[in-house]
Amino acid sequence: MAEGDFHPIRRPPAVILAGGRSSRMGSPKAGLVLAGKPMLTRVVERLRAQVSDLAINLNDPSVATPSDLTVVPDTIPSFIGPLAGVLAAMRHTAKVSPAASHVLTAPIDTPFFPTTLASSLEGALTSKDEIAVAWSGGEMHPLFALWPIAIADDLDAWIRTDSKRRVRAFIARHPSVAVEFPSIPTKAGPLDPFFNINTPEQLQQAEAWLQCLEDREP
Ligand SMILES: Nc1nc2c(ncn2[C@@H]2O[C@H](COP(=O)(O)OP(=O)(O)OP(=O)(O)O)[C@@H](O)[C@H]2O)c(=O)[nH]1
Repeated sequence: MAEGDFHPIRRPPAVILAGGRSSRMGSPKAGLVLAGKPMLTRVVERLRAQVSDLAINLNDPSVATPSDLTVVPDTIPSFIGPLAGVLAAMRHTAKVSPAASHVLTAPIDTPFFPTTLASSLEGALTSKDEIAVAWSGGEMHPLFALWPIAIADDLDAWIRTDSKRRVRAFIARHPSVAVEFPSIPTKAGPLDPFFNINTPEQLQQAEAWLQCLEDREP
């Protein structure tokens, strides 16, 4: 296929990344409740309308998940970092959506990510080999990305040989395109749509941001 002929499918399959230890939070992030509503519900609701298929990468069987959400554990020994979740997402997608060129990933700990995430990332792709990665405020958010399924074997081999397993270093091995997302205006100032929650204090900050967002509704 010539580069100019590449037309990604409009709604990609997606996998929520929740396979980490949540050590700073002290409890699984997928089980957190933000302002009375489970984080998992918030992320699922935000993603569902954007994607063709949705699963969750999770290694903790004690976390409750909706019955219609497929749980995908890591395919390599657990807790080697987020790229294990990306690999599990690629392997799962190759099975359930064999026609898809890419899989979208979004981490569980980021409740305000853009509702145009999938379409904006897809719109930026110019080839089936590219990774499309979200940015905001000049900062890369490498786990909000569309990953070509075809690089799964390269990722698998790279994870097993590169001791640092940095997401940015893996992205640098492949062609990629950056997609900048604007901040969200609120009364309290601009909110980074990729504000993420790693600690109990950040969970409280997220509640405050949520209040600011609700205050701006007409
Ligand atoms: N599958 C998988 N996902 C991971 C792993 N480590 C982190 N992640 C995921 O990567 C994203 C960013 O995770 P971090 O904040 O770095 O790690 P965390 O486990 O959530 O939290 P900390 O233990 O406090 O660092 C989250 O979506 C995690 O679920 C891992 O070893 N395996």
